[in-house]
Amino acid sequence: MSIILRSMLPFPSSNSKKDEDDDYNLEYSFATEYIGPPVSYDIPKAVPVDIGRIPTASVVSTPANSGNLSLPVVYPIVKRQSELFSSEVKMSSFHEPGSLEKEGSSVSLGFSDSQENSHEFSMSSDGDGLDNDCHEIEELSADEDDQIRPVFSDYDNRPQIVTFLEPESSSMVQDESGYSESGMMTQERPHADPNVKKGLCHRCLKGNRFTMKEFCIVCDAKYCSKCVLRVMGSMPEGRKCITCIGYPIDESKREQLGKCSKVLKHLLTDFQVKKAMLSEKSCQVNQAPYWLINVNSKPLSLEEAHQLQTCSHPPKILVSGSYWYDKLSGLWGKEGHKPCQIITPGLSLGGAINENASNGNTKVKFNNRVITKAELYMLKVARINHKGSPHYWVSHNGSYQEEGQNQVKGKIWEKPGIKMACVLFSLPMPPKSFITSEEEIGNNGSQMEQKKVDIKPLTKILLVGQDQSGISAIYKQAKIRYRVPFSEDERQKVKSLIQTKLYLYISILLEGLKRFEEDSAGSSVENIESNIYSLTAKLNSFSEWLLQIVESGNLEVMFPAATREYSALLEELWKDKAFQATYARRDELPELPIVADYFLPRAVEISSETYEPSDEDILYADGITPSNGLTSMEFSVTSSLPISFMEATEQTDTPLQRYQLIRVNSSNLGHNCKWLTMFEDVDLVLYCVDLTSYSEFFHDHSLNLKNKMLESKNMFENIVTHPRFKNKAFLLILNKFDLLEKKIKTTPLTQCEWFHDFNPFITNHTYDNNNNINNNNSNNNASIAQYGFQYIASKFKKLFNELTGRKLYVSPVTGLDGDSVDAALKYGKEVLMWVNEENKPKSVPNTNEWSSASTEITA
Ligand SMILES: Nc1nc2c(ncn2[C@@H]2O[C@H](COP(=O)(O)OP(=O)(O)OP(=O)(O)O)[C@@H](O)[C@H]2O)c(=O)[nH]1
Ligand SMILES: [Mg+2]
Repeated sequence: MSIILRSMLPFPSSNSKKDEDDDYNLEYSFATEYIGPPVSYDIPKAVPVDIGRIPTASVVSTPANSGNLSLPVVYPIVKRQSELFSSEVKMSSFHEPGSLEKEGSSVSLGFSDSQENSHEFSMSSDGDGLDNDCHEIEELSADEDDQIRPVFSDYDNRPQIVTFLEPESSSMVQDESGYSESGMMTQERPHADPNVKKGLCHRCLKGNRFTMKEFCIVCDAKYCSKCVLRVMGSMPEGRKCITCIGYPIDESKREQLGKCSKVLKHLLTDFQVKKAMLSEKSCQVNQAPYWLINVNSKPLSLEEAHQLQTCSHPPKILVSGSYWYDKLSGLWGKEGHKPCQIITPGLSLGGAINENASNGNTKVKFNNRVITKAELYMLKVARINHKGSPHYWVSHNGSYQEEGQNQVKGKIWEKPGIKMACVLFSLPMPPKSFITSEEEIGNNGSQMEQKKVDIKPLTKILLVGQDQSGISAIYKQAKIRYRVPFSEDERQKVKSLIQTKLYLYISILLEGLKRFEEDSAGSSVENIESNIYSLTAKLNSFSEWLLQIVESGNLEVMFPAATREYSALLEELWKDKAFQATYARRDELPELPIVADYFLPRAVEISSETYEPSDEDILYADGITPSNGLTSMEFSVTSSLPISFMEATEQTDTPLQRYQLIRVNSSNLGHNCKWLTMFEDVDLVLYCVDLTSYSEFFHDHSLNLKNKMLESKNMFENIVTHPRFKNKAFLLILNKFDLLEKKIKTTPLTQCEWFHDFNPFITNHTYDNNNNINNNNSNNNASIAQYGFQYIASKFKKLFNELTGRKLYVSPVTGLDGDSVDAALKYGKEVLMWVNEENKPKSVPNTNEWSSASTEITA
């Protein structure tokens, strides 16, 4: 059983006349029209609204007019706020039948302004009365239902993950030929109605061929300026009819991704255009089918495709086909053609470059590739010797040297006339940052070292843990520490994340405010108007509306897209006395995460359109992308790890080692970590556990209360016993040590049943009847946290030993502290060495504080 959903949200109001539609202020008329099936998103969309017309929202459950209609994918998910912190719960919630309302009922979510106009969009099983303000649901056959099982990875404003679909799932991106990886899906992308006469708008059927139109990048339907926003809604995947969301694009339009027509520029603000175009280019479903992209004759894996698209200088155009990639210089081109771009060098993709990759016949070679005529002309202009069939080793900054000669001859890109030559022969120039980079080549002919970097296999490190364990913090810390810059795309994503979370924190405070207001009204004889927790009517409406958005699970649909609309209001709220009084009592709101304290004081700045997150903001942000998908980065000791590290771990004549750190959230691994096989080639697993999770609980899908530490233990067991991970090197990272130091004072480890026998025999610490520690000597807090750490570590070590017969290495970490993360990664490298030598090293080098603390623990 499944549904068709039609909606026009939420403007114009149900009271407005039909013929007023087109006069409606288009800036806010992100109306959506959604007819029919297989899209991954299913909750009603909220829209930015005019600040002058503060909406109130309500979720109304009404009895269905016709029963027997199951709505497994359309209900707004009502969640506890604490669950909103868990994207794992969030993502699965969309699919859990258990989280849905009963059959045969309907839900509507609407706004009303000034009591006069009510803007309501509803979902009901009643198909009657379809108008611009409501969704209509129709029934489809059971067969169709199978086709529309939702894919929840591809909707930009909603939680996304790297999609690891069930083999039986039919919803999977498909290429134009109908082929799909693993034969996982058989859906066709929609096509525009061929019967619509050329020149007409596909919605209103008006206009002629001179009417300016915008097209859908999936079905190629064309829409006039009056219809385009109504059909495309808030464009979470760029210019797609709502019905085409979730589908791969028409490949012939790939080059037009991110380049919109004047129509949209006229209708939307610059900010909105930028956002829609960014989504269009970056959302996952619009990416070229990676398995159809060959680099140096090898098809890309998911991981490689991700790496390629998220590196600092990715290919501008990436469509399915064959490419060559010179890892040393970063030169990139289509198979059989001259180079078209210089991308980030050193990415570990594809095989070794082919001599004939660019089909050159000049006898001159760059990094093993015979260059093309155009490049030869470029050499001539640059007065670089091209006679005698030289073979040059060229680095990304243009330093070149002849094979067999340990002497850098100069830098190609700094030669006089080179720019003109490149323009003339349509050859790429490297980004400025490459030219000025002094990283590898230069002084002592270390070109060969660069070659070694390229040749030495990549050491892959998998960083994995339950949500909130801190894997993102560690990943980001490593980026900062090893000077791998955040790309513009990453910054934008984290900015979205921070702004969205800000509204979540605000909503938690508003909920607290309501409670304080009630308490205050109850305990006082004064009337409610003099209650210090009372907001003005306007702010109150905003508060009600925001709380509803959060409760219905639509926060990420609404924000950060709507941040601009509400920033003025947020500023007003922030300055409001009642709100400030609540903020002063934030310690009484346990739902408010600790990190909120970092962001809330700058609420006004963060909510503004011009806000740009600093590296520190990025580090503190909860997560790294709104999608919570897989992220990876590469670094090599050449430019990253401190010299002391190199001295401690590298023989001077050992080739330099490159590392890839892959961060994967538990929810990306699927039930029982079944997608772990995707990472079977990793060398080291860093399993991250939140040390403070021992006293934290959550409701699982069956609403059972579960302890987070035990959940982490379960996942650990799944990973270490996975057949393909049997002999892997493991390092357990016990994170948030700083928070443990504070928490253990008041909350004993015994709150977790696994730690029932924790008994810190430190004489001046005893637990009282309420299980609180009687702390007679505050100087010992650190040591009791140490003891707690050692105890937890030994529990995991024992477990690991029982399960695998091997020894587990453990390191305490404070994710927000760079030195601590650095030390843990160093230790990881040592672990790798020992495990590679033999599974149980006889003696353990004691190179740093953390590792010595760790290795002393006995199982
Ligand atoms: N005080 C403190 N906070 C931490 C530490 N590590 C992480 N955090 C915070 O804990 C929260 C969750 O951390 P994340 O890095 O997002 O953890 P995660 O949920 O495992 O990562 P994702 O799965 O990518 O979301 C963030 O607000 C971090 O700032 C730590 O060692 N100390
Ligand atoms: Mg998280």
